[in-house]
Amino acid sequence: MIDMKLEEHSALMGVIPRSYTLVVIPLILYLIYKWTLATDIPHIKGLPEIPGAVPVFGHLLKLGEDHATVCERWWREYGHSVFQIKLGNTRAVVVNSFDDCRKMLLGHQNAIIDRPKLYTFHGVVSSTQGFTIGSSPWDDSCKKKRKAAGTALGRPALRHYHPMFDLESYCIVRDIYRDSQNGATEINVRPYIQRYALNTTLTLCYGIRMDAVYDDLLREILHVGSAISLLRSASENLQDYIPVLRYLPNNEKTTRSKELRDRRDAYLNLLLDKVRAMIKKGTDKPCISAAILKDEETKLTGVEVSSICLSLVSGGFETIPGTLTSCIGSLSTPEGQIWQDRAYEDIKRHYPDIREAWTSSISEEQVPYVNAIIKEAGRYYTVSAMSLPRKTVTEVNWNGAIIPPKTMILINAQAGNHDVDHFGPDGGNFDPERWLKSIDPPVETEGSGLPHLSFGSGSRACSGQFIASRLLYIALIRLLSSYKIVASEENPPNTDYVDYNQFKTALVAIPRDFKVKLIPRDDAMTSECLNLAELRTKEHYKE
Ligand code: HEM
Repeated sequence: MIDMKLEEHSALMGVIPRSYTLVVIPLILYLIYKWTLATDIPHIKGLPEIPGAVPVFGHLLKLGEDHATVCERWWREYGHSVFQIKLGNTRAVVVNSFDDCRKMLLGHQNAIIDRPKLYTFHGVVSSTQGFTIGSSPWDDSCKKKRKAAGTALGRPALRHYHPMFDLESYCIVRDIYRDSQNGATEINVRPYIQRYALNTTLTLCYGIRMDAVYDDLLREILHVGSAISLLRSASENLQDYIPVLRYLPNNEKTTRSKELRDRRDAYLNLLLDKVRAMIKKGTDKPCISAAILKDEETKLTGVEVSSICLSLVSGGFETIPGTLTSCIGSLSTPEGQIWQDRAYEDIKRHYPDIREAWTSSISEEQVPYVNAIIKEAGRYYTVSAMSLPRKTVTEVNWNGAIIPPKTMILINAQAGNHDVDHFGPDGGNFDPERWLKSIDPPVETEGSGLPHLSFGSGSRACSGQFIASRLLYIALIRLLSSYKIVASEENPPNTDYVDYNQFKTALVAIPRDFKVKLIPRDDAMTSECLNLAELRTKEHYKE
């Protein structure tokens, strides 16, 4: 039977004309070639495409590790602020100039309310605890989670967190005072700020905090969280855009993702178990998970609760340290000494008694020079350089070009934040005074609209931006009123807005390590502020 088939086949081959083979083989090769160039969304007419896409990879190889910087360069090189590129099999629209980013985020906010799903992050890492809000596609569940996060993090909620702000910011100064021997030894400030950011969200979510800067659980959460943030970046995860890579034997990326997922599950479960135990003993603190575990008027599922807590914890633990550490780096430079002195003068102008500056900082952001530093730190060090990707749900008519539904939209916040056409020729420099209309005394420029792109904007803007600004403000008021911060000569900061980041592939920048020397401003006053803060927090948190 088999022999007969082979014979028939050979006979048939004999009769197939040579010219037919000459047509079919090239046709098949052509179709394969076209297939390697195909994208989820076809070419968008009327929107420039960056030349040089190659089969299978599209522009991924050209984009290298640092997508934001390469797209910023393409914008200037090709003269188009909005263009399309191919990330493997995914077509994406990249928006670069400040005005275009604002127009896309605000003018088309309903159309770009969705977020894309990525294989590694959504399919592997998030398979157990649900998606974070920032990575959830827009649906009813995401709407509920965003609303719950908005309530917990909105301006009106901040007044409930004053004791926590007091305690956590006190701990920064307490521990750097101790570890630097009040300025005698140079230190790296980032670990203290990491604990500050993480404890804040852990307290909000679980009513739990860690006192030691190098606490094992604290460092595990930070380590795993950072590693997972790498799994969300396009440059690290080619398998998201080149599906065939997923099926390679011994796929290390998937193995690593699963390992990190398990480690994350372990600490999230541990935290929830601690809350359950506290509820049982009646010692639980008011926090999101206790409220939900006790079922206080909530319509959220268990996975939604985990997802909210995960969003809050992961939303703040790198963004705040990234922004604040880099900001301290710029302030510690010789030029930064002038900004620090002006900020200190402005703090004293508003609060002649520094003790009052410490206590007021938890409830009001009144010192214009410090507000200007915070805005500039947010703008200049765009810690989430490519923001979080969006996806269209309906058509976007972009100057006549129709961007179809389901297209990935990438907001190049780094490019927009340094757009010289918007911020002026010195847009590439760190200068807090760009946000002041007068320096003596400092008066903030009237803010109309969006100051910078670092928190995104519109329908999926950062839910944590008010609490983030407050945390940056309190820490700066307390640090700047206690110390003059001077860059180390051996380990100075890198203050370049691209190069300060040691991992270009991560979703959120991790500043290169540096050290600073702390010169006490008024030793007796700092000790007094620390003692008072300790008394206040002891009184508040007494069992
Ligand atoms: C300096 C600090 C921070 C920066 C620069 C930052 C930046 C961002 C950016 C760029 C987005 C995407 C916005 C968009 O698509 O338009 C975002 C989303 C988000 N952020 Fe932040 N963030 C910061 C702090 C925080 C904190 C402290 C929290 C929570 C405690 C937080 C929670 C969130 C959440 C939940 C989202 C998702 C919003 C959504 O998809 O609907 N962020 N953030």
